[in-house]
Amino acid sequence: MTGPILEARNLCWGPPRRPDILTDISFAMAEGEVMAICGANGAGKSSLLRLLYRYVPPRSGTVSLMGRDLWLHTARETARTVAAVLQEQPTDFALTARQIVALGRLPHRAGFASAALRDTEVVSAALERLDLARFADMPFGTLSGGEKQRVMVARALAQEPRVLILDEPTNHLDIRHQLELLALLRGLGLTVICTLHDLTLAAQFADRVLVLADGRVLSDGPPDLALSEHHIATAFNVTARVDRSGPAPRFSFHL
Ligand SMILES: Nc1ncnc2c1ncn2[C@@H]1O[C@H](COP(=O)(O)OP(=O)(O)OP(=O)(O)O)[C@@H](O)[C@H]1O
Repeated sequence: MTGPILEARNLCWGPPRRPDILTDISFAMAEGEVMAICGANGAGKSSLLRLLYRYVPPRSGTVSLMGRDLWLHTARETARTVAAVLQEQPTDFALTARQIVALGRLPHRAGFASAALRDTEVVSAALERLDLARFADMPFGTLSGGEKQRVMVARALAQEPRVLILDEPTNHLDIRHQLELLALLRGLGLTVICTLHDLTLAAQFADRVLVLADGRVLSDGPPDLALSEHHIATAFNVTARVDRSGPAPRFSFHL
């Protein structure tokens, strides 16, 4: 396809009877692009993601998926194209990791047909990719925080989406699994939108960084431009230094 796969146009949103929390947010994602969303606590990152995966409609403005308003797609159609990995996790702790990952196949199932062979294969492949094969048949509730997080990413991959939206996916992950997850996300060839608190990871991993401040786009562009000392200082209310002399930028912050 030639146009953007996902486009936000002049999005505004706020909770019912409250002022806007997100104001006039616009950006377009080309297929395969990887974008990190950064910003201070309360800047509106999770709220923006909720508009993008069709959980809440914007107050004004539109989100288009493959050129069509997201709210003209059914929830099921959207789920075949867009998968989300959120901070909240399932509470059905008795399900095994494999059963949770298999939930990702639901949008692709016709009626109540039992799981097809292909579903089983896709689920096993997703478990393998997230290094979860040995946990596959364990109850989700017994897994560590990081293992649970990887199960949620595997579930999203089992959905075979074209757009993957992740809210702080590196939370709970040790350093190796953080790097592995971000390398995996980059290597999928999917359109990825991901909130990240770690600016070093954002700069290493994303083609593009969108910095939100007080619900508005403060900067949007390649990491070197979007994560300038000035933008970081404004967004986080700190003094920032960025050392770009090495292979990856090094950030330091002071009050
Ligand atoms: N449904 C809601 N009702 C009332 N206030 C809300 C609602 N959703 C979000 N907010 C408020 O909107 C602001 C933005 O919240 P949001 O969770 O989007 O921030 P965030 O950038 O993801 O923050 P964090 O980095 O802490 O996760 C916060 O002040 C939050 O309290």
